[in-house]
Amino acid sequence: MDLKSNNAAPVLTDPAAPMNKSRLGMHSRLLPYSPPLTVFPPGFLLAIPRKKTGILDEFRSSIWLDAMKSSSPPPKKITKDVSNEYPSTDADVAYNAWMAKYPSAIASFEQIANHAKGKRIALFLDYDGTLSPIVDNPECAFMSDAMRANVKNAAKYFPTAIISGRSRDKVYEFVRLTELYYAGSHGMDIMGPVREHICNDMPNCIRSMDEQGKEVNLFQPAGEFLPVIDEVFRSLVQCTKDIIGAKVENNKFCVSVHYRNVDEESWTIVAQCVHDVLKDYPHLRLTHGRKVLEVRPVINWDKGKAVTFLLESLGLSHCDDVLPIYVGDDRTDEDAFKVLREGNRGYGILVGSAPKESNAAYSLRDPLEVMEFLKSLVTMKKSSAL
Ligand SMILES: O=P(O)(O)OC[C@H]1O[C@H](O[C@H]2O[C@H](CO)[C@@H](O)[C@H](O)[C@H]2O)[C@H](O)[C@@H](O)[C@@H]1O
Repeated sequence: MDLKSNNAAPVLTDPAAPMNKSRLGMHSRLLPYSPPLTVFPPGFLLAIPRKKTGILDEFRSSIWLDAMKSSSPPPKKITKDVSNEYPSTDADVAYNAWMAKYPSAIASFEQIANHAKGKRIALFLDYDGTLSPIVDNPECAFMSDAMRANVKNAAKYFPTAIISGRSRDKVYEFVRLTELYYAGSHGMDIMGPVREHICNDMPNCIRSMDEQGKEVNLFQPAGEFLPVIDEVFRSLVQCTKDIIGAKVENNKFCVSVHYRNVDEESWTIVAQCVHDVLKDYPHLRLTHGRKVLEVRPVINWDKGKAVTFLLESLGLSHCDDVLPIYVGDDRTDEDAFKVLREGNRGYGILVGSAPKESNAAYSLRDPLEVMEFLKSLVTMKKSSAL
């Protein structure tokens, strides 16, 4: 498959972007793996309408800018106790209405615990903004020792996986817990437990070994894109080098272009750069994260599919006694929330305090509350075992 073509049309917008205002972790030395030339099954490559022009036109540019601006709203500033009967501002009224729709997973813990009775919980955790607070420098998004201890403890009781937009190696370096499963690059790089039929049925799934010498299944559905992603990463570094504050991060099967530290007046320049580079790559698309433009292959794979894949790998699919819980803060986590909501399979929990529409069932304000929630799950499990 020709992954680069001059017949290509320009960059695609994230369908989720607003259209108007309105385990086994391996360390960085991943075993060498050259993916076979894949014949993707029908429907695996997403068909996305394109527009051929080298210039980010005004209309598209405003869509991009709206999406860029709304991508990471500041946390809600509480004017007073908004659970109070008499909220003081319109924002508080809106916040209360939002909280009624996405109640706190801590305040509603009894409800969650009732639903979990007799069920096996499987935990899926996003990293940035969920286990670690959002910080200006992506290289410094460390999780606290307390959070690490709580995640470690939770993994003693529930199968636990991290599903991140970062490269799998990078997120493992931050988390450093060998008892978890890891999916990097928005689920496009999964190291999971060995299950015979899984690798037989899926192209780009191979048997491999983790750093501890344990056999694992390594699933990299976008394996063929590796050279293209490298090339695009280098071009993006080159074209953004003069934009103060811009940072390009290679996440193996996707690339992040950060604009958190770029002056807002220069955001269009960042958008134009990304657009200019991507116009020659019809098999790459763009999605929006928190003050980050994410470039990724157009394959039909996302965090939701990664959850389904991991549940299958863990032998927890199609079981009535399994309750998957996914905790995440970002737009890309919505795919996982949706998968759990759709079959009434489990719960998505959105981390954040800025009201936004979501497929999640509950909410948590910030990583500190995520930690509290993990503690409560463990306490519940321990008491039910007594
Ligand atoms: O799926 P995730 O684990 O949430 O990863 C999504 C992106 O997270 C990181 O960027 C975000 O967090 C940074 C550190 O707090 C912050 O500086 C940046 O503005 C956020 O967008 C990571 O750097 C990206 O590569 C991930 O795709």
